[in-house]
Amino acid sequence: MLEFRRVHKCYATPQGPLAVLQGVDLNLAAGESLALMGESGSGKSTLLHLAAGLDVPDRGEVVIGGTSLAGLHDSGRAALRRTSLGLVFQQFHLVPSLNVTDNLRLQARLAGRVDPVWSAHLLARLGLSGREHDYPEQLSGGQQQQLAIGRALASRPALLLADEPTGNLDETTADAVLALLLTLVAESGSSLLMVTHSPKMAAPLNRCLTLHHGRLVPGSTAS
Ligand SMILES: Nc1ncnc2c1ncn2[C@@H]1O[C@H](COP(=O)(O)OP(=O)(O)OP(=O)(O)O)[C@@H](O)[C@H]1O
Repeated sequence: MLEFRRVHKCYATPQGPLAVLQGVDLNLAAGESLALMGESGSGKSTLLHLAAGLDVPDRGEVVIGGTSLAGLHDSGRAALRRTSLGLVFQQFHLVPSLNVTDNLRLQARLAGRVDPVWSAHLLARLGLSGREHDYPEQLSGGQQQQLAIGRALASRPALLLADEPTGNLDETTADAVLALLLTLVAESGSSLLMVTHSPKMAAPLNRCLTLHHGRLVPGSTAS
């Protein structure tokens, strides 16, 4: 579903070039869930941005569902993002002027895949049935993140990319939101790549890899 082939990424900084990814290989199968860990500054967000086609590698190749991003221009990568990817961030990024229903359906509309039955199912799973006309500011932090997760999965994307999705939530809420995320990812049939600092959050996923010195190593700690 998602492949990185010998991916390198270097940033120009005032102190000189900073080699963040130095030959990353990754293979995420359809329906698989993978936790990505690593120290602060190890390159996790960089890797996620490359997977989302928001940035391009200096060398190597990123392939999503058999399509190499290298062969696509910005507009092609944006189209692939709309149709094949869901994105969830630490900040919820809901649209404040849209109600629950319209936020939930936003992504699916952009992907051209509105499915009222699936949307209603999501709404019920999120515990937001009956609150369709509420606005994000009327929801708790946990509910807002659940809505953001529902929105990302409303088009049943092949791949969900999540960057610290529970990072802004207290521990009890984080546990509940992660459980819901994993249930919905399974129901949606999506693959999941999730960045987390927490071994506890990583544990329920199928696999865990850690970025260390620009490469991926197995497990939740790099030694
Ligand atoms: N656009 C950029 N230009 C220059 N340096 C950058 C840029 N983006 C990221 N970096 C640097 O690259 C390194 C990796 O950053 P990245 O955000 O990918 O790490 P991270 O593992 O996600 O960190 P954190 O856990 O703190 O979010 C850091 O040293 C960061 O300062």
